[in-house]
Amino acid sequence: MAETEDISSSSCSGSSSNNSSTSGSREDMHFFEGVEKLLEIWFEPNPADQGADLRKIPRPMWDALLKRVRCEIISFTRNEQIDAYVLSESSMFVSKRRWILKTCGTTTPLECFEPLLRLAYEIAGYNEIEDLFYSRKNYKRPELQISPHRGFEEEVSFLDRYFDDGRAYSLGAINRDCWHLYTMSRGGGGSDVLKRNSHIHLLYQNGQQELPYELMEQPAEQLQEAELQMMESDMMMQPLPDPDQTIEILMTELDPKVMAIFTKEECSTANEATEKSGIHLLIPGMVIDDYLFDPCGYSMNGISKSGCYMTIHITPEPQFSYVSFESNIASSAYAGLISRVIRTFQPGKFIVTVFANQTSQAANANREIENLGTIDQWKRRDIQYSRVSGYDLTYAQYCKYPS
Ligand SMILES: C[S@+](CC[C@H](N)C(=O)[O-])C[C@H]1O[C@@H](n2cnc3c(N)ncnc32)[C@H](O)[C@@H]1O
Repeated sequence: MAETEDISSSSCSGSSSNNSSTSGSREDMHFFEGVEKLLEIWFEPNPADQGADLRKIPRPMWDALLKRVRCEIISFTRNEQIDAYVLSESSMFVSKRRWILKTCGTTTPLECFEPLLRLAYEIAGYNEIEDLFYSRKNYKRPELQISPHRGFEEEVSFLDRYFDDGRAYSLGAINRDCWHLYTMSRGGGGSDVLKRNSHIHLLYQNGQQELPYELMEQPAEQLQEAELQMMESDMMMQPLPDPDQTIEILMTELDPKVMAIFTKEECSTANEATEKSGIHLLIPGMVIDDYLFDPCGYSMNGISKSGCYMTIHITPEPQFSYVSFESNIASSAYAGLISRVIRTFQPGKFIVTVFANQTSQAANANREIENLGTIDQWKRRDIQYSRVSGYDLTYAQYCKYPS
């Protein structure tokens, strides 16, 4: 599958003079790829090590790891539940067994996958990945990306080297705005890290004499059937998952007047930009760590005592403006939050994705979004619903009318 460029060009005009180290350039134009690559990994609780915790990994090791990704830590905040890092290109969140890395520009987050597994094993005390999600919107300028991120196919091949049952999906219109996802889940009958520990996989590796009786000497179809039954009964024996949900709103073609707030010309501090824009009102009760780049650009992490996070990243340059909003806040009705976010930033277009597992308060988000055909002046153009890795996933794309 070829990576598609965003062929719908921005109608905004303006100029910019930023010289960030990660910006690519056509000879005539400064460019920054705001679209992030989002990697979320859940490690399986280790029965032999109840004290396993990703937050045991010391700061210098995160610094070294992020060097491979081509970004660095610029601010840090924490509470009892979660460590939140603002990066030169977006954010990293570390909790006991969940690790989230969100990076934009020409960063290479998949390059740190193996070193992360080593740190998780050697320092944090984890042996297995339980769930992995790698996702991103289509890049605006894919030709500027660096291997292994030059296209979704390359990213999938990279991850497939580690998992024998990873699954890749593209949602939305693949010649316009779309969203790519690679996922792997043990609970979904998937494989384990480095293809080593999969129950079924091991059975085959060890030779047929070691297959359990019910799998021996059966025609292929029956074998598959027996295999499926084993996987299903494995799944039924698993306890219910902890509630989990993630909402992302990825916005393009933003109102230049709003974007001007996120420049040093209009605001002298990050806090001023946070308050002037109304970002601090989007989800109440968050402790905010914000950063305003020079001459423009903005990143913030918010964390709450319950372990909830929100993160917003803004590329305000009018020719390629981009804003992302993400949170794991639980809600049985996201319409209010989505409206607040889009009223705050005034995008010409946006996509929204909601992941929710069966125990989440947001388990019915798909139905709610199905009923959100119009939000103020934004009309839905696409909606897709899927079930992946034990999560319900809803993807929807909206455009502002009149455009
Ligand atoms: C890191 S921020 C937020 C990126 C985020 N992924 C988004 O949603 O757009 C990127 C914005 O900051 C600007 N910027 C200024 N200095 C930068 C630096 N040293 N590194 C990265 N971006 C910088 C970029 O031009 C861009 O407008």
